[in-house]
Amino acid sequence: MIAVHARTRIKICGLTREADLDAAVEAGADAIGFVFYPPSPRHVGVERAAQLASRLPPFVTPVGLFVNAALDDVAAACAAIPNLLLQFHGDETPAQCEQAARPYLRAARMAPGFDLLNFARQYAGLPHARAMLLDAHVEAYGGAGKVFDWSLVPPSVPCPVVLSGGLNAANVTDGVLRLRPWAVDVSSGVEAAKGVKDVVLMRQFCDAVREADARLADLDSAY
Ligand SMILES: O=C(O)c1ccccc1N[C@@H]1O[C@H](COP(=O)(O)O)[C@@H](O)[C@H]1O
Repeated sequence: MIAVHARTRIKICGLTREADLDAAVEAGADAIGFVFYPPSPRHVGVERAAQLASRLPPFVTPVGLFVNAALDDVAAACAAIPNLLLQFHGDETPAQCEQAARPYLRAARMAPGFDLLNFARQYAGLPHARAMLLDAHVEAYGGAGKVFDWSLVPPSVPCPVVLSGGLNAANVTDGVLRLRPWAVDVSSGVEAAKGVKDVVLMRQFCDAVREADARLADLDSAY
């Protein structure tokens, strides 16, 4: 039996300001990302992220993004934000991702020749791996607003997929219809400036995801 499509989860990443966080939640975000990567223009310190995360209502998940961070830094963020979901976006090995003993999303940097299935296989069965987050391969590791070639995604990936990389209100409906990811993740596409979110763009983005969900539910229930 084919399950009827329910809804695609939405993560909005790179929040640095209270008003943006409140607006993201109001727009319909299921998860809010804090960038703990100092070179990023969206970087926030642990104390600041904890202040912001304390505003989140129940059932909205704070996510901590790390790029090749020391275990102590990851542990400090986990201690300050107890329900933090981790996102490893650098060159971490599976063993390093497991070290914090907390659930995590693993970023896969998509480019021609990258073997996603082989990469995902290294995380299969690991106790804390929760999803593959597919992003475009860029020098800066991420947050560059670059779309990757979605045809690089194999027809079935054996774990939940989070689609990211250059998403915005104009292309996310297509992405959801094509790849049926568990969730989508956006940063640049809903920004007025780096680290400053735009309320209207966040609303339009979430509405575009809901539009895709409605179309998938129609398709599925037609069978
Ligand atoms: O947001 C950043 O500054 C960032 C820095 C380093 C690694 C990842 C980063 N963000 C993540 O990148 C993807 C794609 O973002 P965008 O929508 O293309 O801007 C997303 O998963 C962010 O969480």
